[in-house]
Amino acid sequence: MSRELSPPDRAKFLAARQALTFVEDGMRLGLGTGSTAAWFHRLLAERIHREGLNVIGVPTSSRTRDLCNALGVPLTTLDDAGWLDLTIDGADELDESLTLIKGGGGALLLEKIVATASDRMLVIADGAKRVKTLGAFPLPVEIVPFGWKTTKAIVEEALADLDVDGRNSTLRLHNSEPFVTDEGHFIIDLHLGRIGDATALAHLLTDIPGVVETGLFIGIAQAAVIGEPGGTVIRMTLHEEDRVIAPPAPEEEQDLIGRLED
Ligand SMILES: O=C[C@H](O)[C@H](O)[C@H](O)COP(=O)(O)O
Repeated sequence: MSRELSPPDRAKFLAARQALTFVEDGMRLGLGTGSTAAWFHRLLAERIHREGLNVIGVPTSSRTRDLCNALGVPLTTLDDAGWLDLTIDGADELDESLTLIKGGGGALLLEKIVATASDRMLVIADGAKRVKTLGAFPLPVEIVPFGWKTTKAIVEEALADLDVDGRNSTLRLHNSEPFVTDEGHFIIDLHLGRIGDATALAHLLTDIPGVVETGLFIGIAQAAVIGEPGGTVIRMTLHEEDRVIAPPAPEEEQDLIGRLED
């Protein structure tokens, strides 16, 4: 059974589909987290089962692990894999230099460890995520639960010295309780509005005791595949021009979506 995807969903699907062309037989893959990454996992599973593609993946969250187990994507741990060929993951925002904000789904810590342990990181996103200046999306910062109120206050205080528009932060909640990450930490979301200097911000934050990691990915991603609702997919590589790739033919697209839903 095939169906029409909503424009944002179709953009994510197209980006994930194009990302699959970067995957080669025998690769060890970092498997990202989120709705765009989930499209990639479903497409990857389809190629594994249909074409016998031989890959192994390291999931970046318990959610991704559960989904990939259900889809039959072979998994391993980062310790067993040692090093990865390629990580494919979504983003909440990306700028033209491929600095990212990640962590909207709370998986930033494992995502950053996995992406850093990879030869290449490829970002997949819908066009709405692409921005000139980062910061409209609240920056997730993972902190230890012990003394979290104090850590949050110190973070807000430290932001006074930086080129940002806002300094408020909120503790992320889930069912009215603090959201707890896979590694047992909390997340505070920083409402910065605009990030003038991402590197200075990242250093400042990670120097604060109690801060585990930030959702700023700087110099980690090498390429991005951006799905546009109009149907084109743009591949953007650092220091290169955008490349526009034609979408699949409508029948081919419907056929593939249908197979994923079977
Ligand atoms: O923690 C979650 C991840 O960083 C996601 O990659 C990010 O939030 C983007 O998710 P989505 O593809 O659902 O927009």
